[in-house]
Amino acid sequence: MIVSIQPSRVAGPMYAPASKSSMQRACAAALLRKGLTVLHNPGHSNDDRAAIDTIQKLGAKIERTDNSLNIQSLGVHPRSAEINCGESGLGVRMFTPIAAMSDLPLHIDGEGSLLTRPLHFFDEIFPQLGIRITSNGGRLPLSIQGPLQPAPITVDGSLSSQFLTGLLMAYAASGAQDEVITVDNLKSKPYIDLTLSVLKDFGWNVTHRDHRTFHFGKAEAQPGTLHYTVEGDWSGGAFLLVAGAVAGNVDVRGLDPHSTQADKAILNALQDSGVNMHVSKEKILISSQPLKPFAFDATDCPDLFPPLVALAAYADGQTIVKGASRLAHKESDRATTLQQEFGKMGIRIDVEGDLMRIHGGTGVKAARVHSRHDHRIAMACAVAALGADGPVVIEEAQAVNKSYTDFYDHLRAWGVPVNSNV
Ligand SMILES: O=C(O)C1=C[C@@H](OP(=O)(O)O)[C@@H](O)[C@H](O)C1
Ligand SMILES: C=C(OP(=O)(O)O)C(=O)O
Repeated sequence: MIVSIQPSRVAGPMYAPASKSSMQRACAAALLRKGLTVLHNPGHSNDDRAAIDTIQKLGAKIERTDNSLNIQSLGVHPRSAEINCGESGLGVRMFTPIAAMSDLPLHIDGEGSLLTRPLHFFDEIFPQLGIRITSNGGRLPLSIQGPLQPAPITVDGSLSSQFLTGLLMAYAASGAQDEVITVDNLKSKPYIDLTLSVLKDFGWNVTHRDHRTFHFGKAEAQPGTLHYTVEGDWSGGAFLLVAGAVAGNVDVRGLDPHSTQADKAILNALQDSGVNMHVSKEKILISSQPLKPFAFDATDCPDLFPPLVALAAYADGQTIVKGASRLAHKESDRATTLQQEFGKMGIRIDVEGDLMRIHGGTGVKAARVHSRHDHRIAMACAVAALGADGPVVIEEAQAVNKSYTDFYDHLRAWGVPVNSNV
């Protein structure tokens, strides 16, 4: 799909979409919990759909109602030997240890960019947990056979927190009270806080010392039906907030200021850029005014790079964002794709080791850009287009479906002329 965005002001209210990080974790927890879970505000992005499909294949029964999913489960009892995680990094890294709780041989695959994302972590760790694994040189597809037997292990958390999320869930649900997971050099720490908060809401107590050692407490039985509401998405919401900062007068709703989501940190960057903003429990009011360059450390919230670059493009001077080395293995090599696609719009970006320097305030130019099949690159270009000197055309714009299916419709509802053709 090709989408053309006309420069435009944005105005009015908007609800952030459901968070795929919250939704996928809730699906996993509902599978692991024995009983009926009702998920309210479920997401419908491609990653969410892949999670729903995965838990069905691993044994959950799902019934959809208007705005909820009824998930009935007896734990992990695979109904299919083939699991497909779509393009979701979290999906494959979280559900593989969970699937390995079963003693059946399982084949795990995915699509698109997921086929090239690193999974060698499992080749190293699974043999220590009694799981047989063969992979395609540390990539998909994987063949595994459990059952996972929790044991004290030390893992490397520097590539991604997602492997640890999967292990924490599988250990907690296996009742691993005597085992400790030790993690070296953990990155994306708030994502682990989100995992622990979802586990807690489902009755599993997992504690940690400085995000270094993780301990499993006694599970609290949660009798009856458990109701769980999927959080609004700070990662997708960050694009809405930046749209307001560069071209608008908007209020964004459905984002919990007390969430543990990593990307809530967008508020700090917006504050430092000098934007007009008022944050309350109900909504975030934000309107544009001349923006200042800022310095920001995105090591633990790497998904903020694309919206931060769109924001920095409109800040008058050089903005520095730390953590660029965390971007190499996302849906695209995001430091490079941001540099190249924003370069087409006349915004210079230098990548200096772990630092990204964005030269803002030089004017965003009309251009033809490409999403590189990366949802956050498409959304960053679309938001940057709002104050450009002419239309920005985005190729492979449907990439947004990975996390934020309604993104272009939401821009249209704010008054942005968005034309699309397939
Ligand atoms: O756990 C999660 O929901 C995620 C963790 C982060 O990955 P890393 O831990 O690999 O940084 C983030 O980039 C990804 O989009 C979602
Ligand atoms: C990297 C992302 O997701 P995942 O790793 O779950 O595919 C993302 O949403 O930007």
